[in-house]
Amino acid sequence: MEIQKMSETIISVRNLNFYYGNVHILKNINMEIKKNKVTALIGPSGCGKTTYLRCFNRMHDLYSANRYEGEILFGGRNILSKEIDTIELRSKIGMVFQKPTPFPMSIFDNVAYGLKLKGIKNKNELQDRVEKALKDAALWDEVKDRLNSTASGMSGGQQQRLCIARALAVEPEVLLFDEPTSALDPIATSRIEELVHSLKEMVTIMIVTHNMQQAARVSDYTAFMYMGELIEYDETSVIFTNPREKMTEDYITGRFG
Ligand SMILES: Nc1ncnc2c1ncn2[C@@H]1O[C@H](COP(=O)(O)OP(=O)(O)OP(=O)(O)O)[C@@H](O)[C@H]1O
Repeated sequence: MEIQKMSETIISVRNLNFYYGNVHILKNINMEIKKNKVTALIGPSGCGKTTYLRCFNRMHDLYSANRYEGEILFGGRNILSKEIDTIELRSKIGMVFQKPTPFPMSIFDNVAYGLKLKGIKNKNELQDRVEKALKDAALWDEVKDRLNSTASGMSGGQQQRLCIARALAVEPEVLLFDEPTSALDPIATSRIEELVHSLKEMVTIMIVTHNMQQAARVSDYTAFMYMGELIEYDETSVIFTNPREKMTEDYITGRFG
């Protein structure tokens, strides 16, 4: 798993294991996530991609039977440690889900939500930060005249970009995308892909995708997982043209299983 040392590491995963109750799902994963790059997680259904992604902002904490072992080092701390404030962690490592999940409130309030939670009350500051997040999410021009309309009236693609704006508003360092385009049509999908590409100047991105072409188009690095193990991790161009492991090649070329 030696990956180019040229780019700076933002997160180091060390001997990560994860269990749903007694079921051992993630098996001894070691990985260096590179800063301001897009890393794609690929692998057959059930291999643990979503489970892995959810470790990075402690989404599994919602169920007490779930258990992590090992370390995920970020900003000099192990984010799996009990002392970590998960609310603060989730503002630094945000998440965008498979299906758009706008809150039942106005477009403006959706984006302002996390900012208000952080204690920002000043109207002008809220206004500025909501506008910036909507611009960063390539949505501003479409919604600037209807910020007080309800978010449920937007198209699926717009709703997903709104969720991205909501995540961006609190200025995260990392964004986790779990199959963000699986519920979208091809046009909305390509807008999200362009957005992911442009956002990496601002944030580090990890993206789970089933779509091989999407992984090849949007990512700098690709990790191939199988049955909870990290089989191969390298630059996307290497994974797709010259993988070291036969299993990776079989998966990429569609010969798997
Ligand atoms: N809450 C849960 N409790 C117990 N087992 C779970 C839970 N969620 C997922 N699993 C199991 O963990 C394994 C990994 O699932 P996960 O959803 O992480 O895989 P995935 O690679 O993201 O799959 P897909 O591509 O189909 O979304 C699967 O065997 C799944 O059945």
